Amino acid sequence: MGKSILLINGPNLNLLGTREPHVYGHTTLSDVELSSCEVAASHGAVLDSFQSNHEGAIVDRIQAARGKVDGIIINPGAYTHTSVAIRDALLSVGIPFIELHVSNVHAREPWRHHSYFSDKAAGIIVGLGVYGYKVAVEHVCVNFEEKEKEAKAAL
Ligand SMILES: O=C1C[C@@](O)(C(=O)O)C[C@@H](O)[C@@H]1O
Repeated sequence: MGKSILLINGPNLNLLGTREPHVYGHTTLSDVELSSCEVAASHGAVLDSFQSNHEGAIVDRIQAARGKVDGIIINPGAYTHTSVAIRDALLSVGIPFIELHVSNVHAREPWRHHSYFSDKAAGIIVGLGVYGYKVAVEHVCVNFEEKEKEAKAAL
């Protein structure tokens, strides 16, 4: 059966394309979600997208993914720097996740340098612009494929 990926975008990422375009670019979130879906489909995987400006809603979506999703790609937005609740939710469901930031947070204000997610992430993508989403999906899919090959070889 095809693998399932959940793409989560946190607060203000619904404004991608119009929000501080000098920092986040001109591509909209719908375009990002569509191209992420296409990359997943090209590998036979299914990608669901979720965006919320509310911490609790993100926690609820992560909890609902338990046992149903094989990998999560999350851009927690400003919650990156504040949210123990979202970190705990990711750890509770035990689904491997990639942390993603459109901008290079390490080249910005010092308080953006700390993340509640990085030490638990399977990988981190920072500063590649919205292209980072395609990279993340491609990586997750290739990783699934490699694990499947290894499992078959071990039989
Ligand atoms: O909302 C965001 C977006 C962001 O996660 C990024 O994608 O670069 C970086 C965060 O610091 C910021 O609060």
